[in-house]
Amino acid sequence: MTADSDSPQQYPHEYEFRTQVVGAAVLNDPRRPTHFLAAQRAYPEFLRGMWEFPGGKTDPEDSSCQSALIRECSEELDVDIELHDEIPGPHPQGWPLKETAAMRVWTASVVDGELMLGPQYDGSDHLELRWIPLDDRGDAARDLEWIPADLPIVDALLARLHV
Ligand SMILES: Nc1nc2c([nH]c(=O)n2[C@H]2C[C@H](O)[C@@H](COP(=O)(O)OP(=O)(O)OP(=O)(O)O)O2)c(=O)[nH]1
Repeated sequence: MTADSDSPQQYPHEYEFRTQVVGAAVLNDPRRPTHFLAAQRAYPEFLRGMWEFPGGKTDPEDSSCQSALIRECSEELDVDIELHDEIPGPHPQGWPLKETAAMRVWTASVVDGELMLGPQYDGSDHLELRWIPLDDRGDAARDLEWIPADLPIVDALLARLHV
């Protein structure tokens, strides 16, 4: 089966994506969010410079997608997060990214630790972490060069946050 990021609905529910990815829409304040966190990928080369939700692939040792996401954020961002609501995608495995991978996404907030924003970030996964304002029409979010498969997720996040 082939599909591009503009037509995720063409994957039937029984289709199985081999790779399960998880991502966090980290909010600055879960009750009255004004910003969410975007991360700029450092690798692989074809994704370098594009923006994404922090997260990664689930491991067989993860007991759930949720615990995988908490683990990934601890490894990548060096903070503890708690998860809030899932942003449901069109498939049980979440949002199709490509033929072999789909991503489940949750809103989240930092409960322990300090995010290293901007040039202070010294991890290897990202070039930069940035708080993106949830401004009137979501322009600041939509203006970033997202990984193309993330665009419907950004729209769903903005709609959920009434932006
Ligand atoms: N984390 C993340 N990955 C995304 C997003 N959108 C998207 O297409 N992807 C893709 C990029 C990668 O092919 C895959 C996730 O891989 P990753 O490299 O972040 O996962 P990981 O940290 O577990 O990676 P590794 O151990 O294999 O290096 O999903 C997104 O918003 N966040």
